[in-house]
Amino acid sequence: MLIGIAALVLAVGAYIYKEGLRPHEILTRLANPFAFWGSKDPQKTIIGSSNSSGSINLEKVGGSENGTAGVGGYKAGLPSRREKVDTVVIEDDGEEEDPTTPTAPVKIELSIPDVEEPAKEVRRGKGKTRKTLVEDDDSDEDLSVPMFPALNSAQRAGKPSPLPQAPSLVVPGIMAPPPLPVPKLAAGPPSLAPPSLMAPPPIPIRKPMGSSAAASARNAQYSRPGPFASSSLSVPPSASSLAVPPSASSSLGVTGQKSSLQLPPTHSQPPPKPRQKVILTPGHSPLDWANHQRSLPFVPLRRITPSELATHGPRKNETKTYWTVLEGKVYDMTPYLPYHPGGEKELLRVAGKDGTKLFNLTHPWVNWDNMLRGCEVGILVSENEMPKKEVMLDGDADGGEDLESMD
Ligand code: HEM
Repeated sequence: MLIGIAALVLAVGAYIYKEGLRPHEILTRLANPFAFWGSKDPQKTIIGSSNSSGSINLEKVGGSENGTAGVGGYKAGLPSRREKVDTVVIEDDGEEEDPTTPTAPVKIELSIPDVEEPAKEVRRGKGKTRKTLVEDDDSDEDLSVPMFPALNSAQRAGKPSPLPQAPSLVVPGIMAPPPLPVPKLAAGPPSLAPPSLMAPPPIPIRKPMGSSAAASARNAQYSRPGPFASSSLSVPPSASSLAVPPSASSSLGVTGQKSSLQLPPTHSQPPPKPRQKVILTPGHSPLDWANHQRSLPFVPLRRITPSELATHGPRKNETKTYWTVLEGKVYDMTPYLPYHPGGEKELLRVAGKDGTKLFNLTHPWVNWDNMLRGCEVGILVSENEMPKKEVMLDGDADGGEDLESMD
């Protein structure tokens, strides 16, 4: 007796373990023997189901029991409990269809398993898969929908499952393919290489448009680097190189601080006092002087010593003529006195001596050579250069010597 009870308990336990039933399901099946041993409902026959991956199950509703297609309906859904599947049943019209007739239109309904159910199935299922493809209802197996772990269950999340993953190309028993070669940084482009590994190659220099080498050399020597020059990386001319030199800017009066008539900054001496033009008497304009100069008599040039020059100064001048020297040439400036824009007084400052320095300090822009061409009387020589014997033999009154006779 005890052995029989023990055997029965073991058998029941083995079945429960095989089915993976939970306690309340055991009670449910004990209360419903049909459910325990399989569905006996002739109107519901599972004629097709997918594997354990959780795909669509097809359950025939109505129709013949031998699985042939009749007028009826099919329900399709993900693996779930049968009670949770909404079934659309097309009522049978009672007429037997000819098996040879084409397949009658059926309705297929997709059903989504209940969200709350999979949580219970996690505790129940132990990863066991069942054969769910049933050809007919004659089988003794349980035709209830297997309770696979839901797609969003913790069981699927905890252990690897083939469903949500990408299809693997590795076949059991076959070695996995070698890993793809990973490109190293050193083999990449030069710009991606670390500077410590290898220096980048030099930048190629673009050749000029000219085809010949001579033209290239000529362009590189004389032309400014441009878009077609040998080096496109040359620094453009800076602003300082294009600036006006200080000397030129000052002489051109671009500084704005000095007048264009002032002396250039090359002179170290302080500038003279402001120019003082005098009011010239009528008939003594620069144009009048130009006309009067042509009427002056020609005077032969001769050698003039500083001592002789001094006798034509502003003081103790018995000759009443006033001479000066500009760059070695002796001029009798007496006829020019009333034409001088700066006045006679300024002009007499250089009488009897060399006036080159003062002249240039006052108005270096004045062309004195042209203005006093008709006033030239000789050249200035030293006292030692004058031959005293010849002077005595000639008996010249002023002691000078004609330059033409000397030559
Ligand atoms: C000996 C030959 C000289 C000649 C041919 C001569 C000629 C001239 C001329 C053409 C001007 C007019 C310049 C102008 O309008 O820009 C002028 C102005 C003047 N000259 Fe002379 N000059 C001579 C000697 C001197 C000397 C030795 C001085 C005085 C040291 C002097 C003092 C002046 C002055 C103050 C002016 C007025 C500048 C002005 O305010 O516009 N010149 N002279």
